[in-house]
Parts: sequence; C-alpha cells; structure tokens
Amino acid sequence: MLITVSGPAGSGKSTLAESLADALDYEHVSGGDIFRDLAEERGMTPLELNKQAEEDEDIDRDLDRRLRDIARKRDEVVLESRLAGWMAGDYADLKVWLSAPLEIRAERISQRENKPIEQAREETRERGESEAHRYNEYYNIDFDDLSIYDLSINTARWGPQGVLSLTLHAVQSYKETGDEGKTPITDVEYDL
Ligand SMILES: Nc1ncnc2c1ncn2[C@@H]1O[C@H](COP(=O)(O)OP(=O)(O)OP(=O)(O)O)[C@@H](O)[C@H]1O
Ligand SMILES: Nc1ccn([C@@H]2O[C@H](COP(=O)(O)O)[C@@H](O)[C@H]2O)c(=O)n1
Repeated sequence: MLITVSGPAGSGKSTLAESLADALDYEHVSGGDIFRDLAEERGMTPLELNKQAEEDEDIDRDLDRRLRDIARKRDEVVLESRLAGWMAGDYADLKVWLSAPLEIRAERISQRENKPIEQAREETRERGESEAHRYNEYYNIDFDDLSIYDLSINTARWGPQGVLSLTLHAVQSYKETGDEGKTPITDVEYDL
C-alpha cells in the first residue's frame, strides 16, 4: 500500500508517519528529508533554501515533483508532507489528514523548537497562510478542502499512540475494491 499523511505544521505528521512505517515495516519518506536533500544538492542549509523558496517557486515544485514520482513508482511507503495526499493523488491507497487547532500546534512547535509561544503562533499562522496561497497559485489546490482524504484525525484529541491505533485500524480494514475511482482528484494542475 501507499499511505499518505498530510496536515498543517505541528499536526503530528512525522510522529504518525514514523510509527506507522515502523508498525507496518514500510519505508517512511518525508517532505522534510527531501527538502534537506534539495538543500544539500545546492550546497545550502535547509534554512537558507527555505528563504530562497519564498522567492523561487521552482523549489516547491522540485520538492512536490519528487513526492509525486515516489508515489507513482513505489509501494509499501508512508509518504508524509503537507501536500502528500494531493501529490500522490490516485496513486495513494489511503490518504490520512491530521489537524489540531492553531493554539495547540503553536504550543507543540514552541516546545519542539524552543521558542516563545507567541512567536511560534505568529510564524505558524503566517507560514500556513503563505503556503495555502502558493498551493492554490501553483497547482489550483485548496489546502482546506478535505474531501480527498479517507481518514481525518484531530490530534488534539488523541496522543501519538491513539492516532497510530486509529490509523492502523483504517489500514487493516482497507479493501482495494472499497474506493477505487470513487473519489478521484480532479482539476489539479500537476505542472511540476
Ligand atoms: N497526537 C499527538 N498528541 C500530542 N502531541 C503530539 C501528537 N503528535 C505529535 N505530537 C508532538 O507534536 C510535535 C509536532 O509533531 P510533528 O513534528 O510530528 O508534527 P509535523 O506535522 O510533522 O510538523 P511540521 O510540519 O512542522 O514538521 C512533536 O513534538 C510531537 O511530539
Ligand atoms: N518551501 C518549502 C518547502 C518545504 N520546506 C520544508 O520541508 C518540510 C516538508 O515540507 P512539506 O511541504 O512537504 O510538508 C517542511 O517541514 C519544511 O521544513 C520548507 O522549508 N520550505
């Protein structure tokens, strides 16, 4: 199976993708890892590349093209990134969306990155708005449209183990014939 995990910053994507891949003995591929590869190929730090990405849309496109290629060619992978579900599209067998209120995500990010909560809240909000705008402009994707997902979990309600159990239940009860072709992704411009 190809499983995607998507959601906004601090929603718990990496946490779930890592434990899910472990439980299924799948590979975990993260947008963050690809982004770090992109930075290394250009002789830059991820932070430097992140700044450049605000001016240069090729960087987002390069990352998203690699996500889509992985989804097209590989199996037994948990593919995790903001746009993993959209980029994998019909190549994905199960698309998971994670969310949590901004306040909770900001608190997690503030702890993870050791920065004041106000700063984490403002940066997370601003970055989320900027990303949503870019995805719409580049690919005609509405990041807030959850209709493409098979399973959506509010990670403010369950801890990492609970989120993993819910997802594993969905994986174990997955039937190939259950959804094929019933929720196609249309109108996205995969002009990568
Ligand atoms: N279900 C959960 N309940 C409580 N805390 C969680 C949960 N899932 C993850 N966390 C914690 O929240 C923080 C953010 O999680 P994680 O890094 O997995 O999010 P992410 O969506 O991958 O973030 P980003 O997109 O910013 O990389 C981590 O410190 C993690 O331990
Ligand atoms: N323009 C960008 C794109 C990505 N990043 C970093 O990659 C990580 C994964 O991004 P996804 O969109 O695939 O979830 C993300 O957490 C960033 O660290 C970036 O910095 N700038």
